[in-house]
Amino acid sequence: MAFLSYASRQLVADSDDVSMIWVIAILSVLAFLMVFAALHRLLRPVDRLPAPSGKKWKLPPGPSGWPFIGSLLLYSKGEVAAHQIAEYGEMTTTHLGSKLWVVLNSNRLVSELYGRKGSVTNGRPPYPMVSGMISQNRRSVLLPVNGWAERRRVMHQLLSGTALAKYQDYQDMESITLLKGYLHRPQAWYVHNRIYSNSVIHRITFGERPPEGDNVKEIAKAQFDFLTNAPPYNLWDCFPELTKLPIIFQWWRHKYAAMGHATHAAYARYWTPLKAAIEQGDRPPSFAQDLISGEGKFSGTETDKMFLAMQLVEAGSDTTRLAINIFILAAFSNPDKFQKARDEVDSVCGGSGERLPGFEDEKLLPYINAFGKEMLRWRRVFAWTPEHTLTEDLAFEGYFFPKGTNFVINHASIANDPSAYESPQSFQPERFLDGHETDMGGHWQFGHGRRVCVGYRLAQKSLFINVARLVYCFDFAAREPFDNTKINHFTLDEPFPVEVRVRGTSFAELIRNSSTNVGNV
Ligand code: HEM
Repeated sequence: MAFLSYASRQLVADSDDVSMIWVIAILSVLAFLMVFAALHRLLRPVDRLPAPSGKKWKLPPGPSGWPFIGSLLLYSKGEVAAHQIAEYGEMTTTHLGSKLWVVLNSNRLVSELYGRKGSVTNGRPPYPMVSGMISQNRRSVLLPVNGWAERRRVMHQLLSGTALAKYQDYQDMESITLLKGYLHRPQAWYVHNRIYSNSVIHRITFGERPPEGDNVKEIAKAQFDFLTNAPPYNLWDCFPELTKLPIIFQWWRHKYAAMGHATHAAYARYWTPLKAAIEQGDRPPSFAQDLISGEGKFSGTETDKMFLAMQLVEAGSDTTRLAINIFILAAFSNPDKFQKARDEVDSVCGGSGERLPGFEDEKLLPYINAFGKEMLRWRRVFAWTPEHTLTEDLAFEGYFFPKGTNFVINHASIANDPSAYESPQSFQPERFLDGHETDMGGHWQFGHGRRVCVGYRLAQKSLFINVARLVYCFDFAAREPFDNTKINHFTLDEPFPVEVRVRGTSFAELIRNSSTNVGNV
C-alpha cells in the first residue's frame, strides 16, 4: 500500500516536471519569437517602412539576400561581388544589414545622382561605432550634412587657390627626396612612397615633417582603428538601430569607446606641442596655422580643430602612398605605355638627364597626367567609397527612393564596363587624352559631387610630379612572375616584387645634384 501511494505521488511529481518543462519550452519559444519580431521591426530597412500616403517605394532589382543581414555575405567577396551585383542592371538594390544600399553601376548614374542631384544626396547614414564612438563625431568625412558642411567649407578654403600653389613647394621638395631614396635604396621603393606621402601631408598640415617617436605609432594605431572600421567594414554600423537597445545589451560598445579614448589621447599628445610651436610663430605656413589663427573662420572647439587637422593627415597619407604603388605596378606591367610616357618627358626635359620635370611642365605633359588617371581606373585605391545618403524622398527615372537610401559607386564594375571603356582590361592612357587630362573626370576614385575628396587637387599634383620624375629617371621590372591583379594594399612590406634601376649615370648625377631645399617654404 505504502509502495502504491509512493508510486502515485512520484507519478504526479514526474508529470509536474514534464509539464514544467513544456511550460518553460513554450515560454522560451514565445520569448524568442517576440525578440525576433521586435528585432525584425527595429531593424527594418527604410524601404520596408510605409511610403507617404497613396505612394509605394519603387526600387531597382537586386538579390533577395538573407533575413536581417541582407547581402552582407555577398559584399565580403570583394571585387567578385561588385561584378555579380552589376549583373542586375544600371542600378542594383541590396541590403547591408539594415541599410539600404543602391549600387550605381554606370558613369551616367554617378553623374546624375552624385552630381546633378547632389543637393539631396550629400548625406551620410549614422555610423554609431566608427563615427560616434571611435571618431567622437568629429571626422567630417563621416558626418551628416549638419556638422559636415562647415568643416568642409573650412578645408576647401584652406586647401585651394593660393594655398595650393603654396603647398606645391612641399611636393616638389619631397618628390626629390623620394628620388634620392629610390637611387640609394631601390629595394625599399615602397618605403620611399610611404615617406613621401606622410611627409607631404604633414608639411601641408603642420608645416614640418612628421616627428619621430612613440607618438607616431599611436597615431598610426588610431588611423588603423579608423580604417579597419570604416564603411562597410564595421558589422555593428550595418545595424545602426541597435543603439536603441538598452546600453546593457550593447556589449560591443566598450571596445569602440576604448578606441575613441585612445584616438583622442594620441591626437592630443601629438597636436599640443605642434600647436604651441605654431603659436610661437616659428613654423612655416600650414593648414593648422591658418586654422589656429582663425583664417578659416571655424566656429569649432579646440578639440574640433585638432580632429580636423589630424583627419587631413590621415586622409592624405595612405591614399597617396597606395596610388604611387599602383603607378609602379602599371609601369612594369605595361612597358610600351611606360616608354611612351618616357618619350614625352624626354621631349620636354632632354633624353640624357638634362633637368628634372617640374610643375611648370604640366601642360606640356598630357600623357603623364593621362597615365595617372588611367592607373586609378585600371587598379583602384578603394573598392567602395562612403555612401551618399538621400536627405529626402526622391522620384528618379521611374523609381521612388525613400529618404535614407544610400547610393554607392560600383568602382570595379564601372571601370571594367566595355560600353564605357574600350578593352577595359588593357592599360591605355590614350583614352584620357581629351584636353582634360589635369581634371579628375573619367574615374570616381576621388568620389564625386559635393562630398568629393577635398584634397583631390593636391593628390593629382602629387601623382603628376612623381609619375613624371620616376618615368624619367628609373626603370622598373617584375623580379619574379607576378599576377598584377593582386595589389596587396594592406601590407606595409613590399606589396609586389619589383626591381628598380636608375636609368643611367647622368640621371643618377641629376638626382644627386638636385637640391631638396627648393622653393620659399
Ligand atoms: C589618390 C589619393 C586620394 C584618393 C583616392 C582619395 C579619395 C577620397 C574619397 C573617395 C573621399 C570620399 C568622397 C565621397 O564621400 O564621395 C575622400 C574624402 C576626403 N579626402 Fe581624399 N583622396 C585622396 C587624397 C587625399 C589628399 C592628398 C587629401 C589631403 C589634402 C585628402 C583629404 C580628404 C578629406 C579631408 C576628405 C573628407 C572630405 C569631407 O569631409 O568632405 N584626400 N577622399
